[in-house]
Amino acid sequence: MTVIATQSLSKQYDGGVRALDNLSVTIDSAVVSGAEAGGVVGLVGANGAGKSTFLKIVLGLLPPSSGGIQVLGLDPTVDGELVRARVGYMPEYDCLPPDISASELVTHLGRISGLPKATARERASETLRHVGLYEERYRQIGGYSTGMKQRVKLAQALVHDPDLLLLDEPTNGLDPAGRDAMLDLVRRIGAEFGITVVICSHLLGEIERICDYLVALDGGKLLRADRVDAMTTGQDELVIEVDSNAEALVELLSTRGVDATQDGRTVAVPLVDPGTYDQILDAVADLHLALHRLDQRRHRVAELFARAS
Ligand SMILES: Nc1ncnc2c1ncn2[C@@H]1O[C@H](COP(=O)(O)OP(=O)(O)OP(=O)(O)O)[C@@H](O)[C@H]1O
Repeated sequence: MTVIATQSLSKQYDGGVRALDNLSVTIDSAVVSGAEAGGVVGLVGANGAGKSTFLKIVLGLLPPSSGGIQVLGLDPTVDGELVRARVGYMPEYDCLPPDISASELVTHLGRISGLPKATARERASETLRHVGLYEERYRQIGGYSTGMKQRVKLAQALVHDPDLLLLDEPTNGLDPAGRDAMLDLVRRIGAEFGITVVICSHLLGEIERICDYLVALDGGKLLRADRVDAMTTGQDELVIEVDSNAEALVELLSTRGVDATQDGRTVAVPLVDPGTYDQILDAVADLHLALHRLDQRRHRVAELFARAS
């Protein structure tokens, strides 16, 4: 299924800034995930690259200056409401009312999306369960942690069972554990729910970890759009940052057959397979160290994009 397709899409704001410049890109779930639906697409680019402008045009909230766009086969410039009925959107910033419960809010937004009252209530409970907020759903949002608020924003984007989910910097403000939990959730939504997810982020390490496909923008132009596995080579490397005692971590990993090298407080480990993550987490836990960072080398994708430009 073609999820999003654009042809020479351009957007020039009043004042002359060209936020999108002749952008032609196709996001097809068959290419992204190898299935009829689903998969996770990363939309990456520096600040000002045009990511937010792109999302607003996809949602039919902003008209392009020229060019064409289809979202799930619909034209958002004429059928914005139909598009938004099939698309879920998680905005970047905190915009939640503090004095109502998650259950009330998500039910209400489900009703605004056109669901009947009983269905909206049911779907709200279901989506809050999916995002791990079932127990706390009747508590006021004002008392939630940042991670819980991000989950409410994700639940409201899912309540009307969309075919496409747009997430704008969903790990903003989260600590490492919250970030991992959010990324796992996003991955599961793309893999198990049959929903294609487009995730906007400037954190290339995160994007590499969970995305099947990348669309890279630079100055409003398309830098590259491709499957992540087609872009990356066998040179995968994980970077670990611990609070102290990186030497002990290197030593323990080495005794367990993991080829680790130290550079100050960071430790680099070749990413052999997904089990490498577990070996690192086990070693960090066995040494009772605090893990500050566990990421694929961040500038690797940037290098690839630089090569492609
Ligand atoms: N309403 C507006 N009026 C004029 N210029 C705008 C407007 N919105 C965005 N721009 C400009 O368009 C360009 C692209 O902005 P956009 O917000 O789409 O980029 P972005 O990739 O989402 O960046 P960020 O990561 O900082 O949100 C920037 O130069 C920005 O200053």
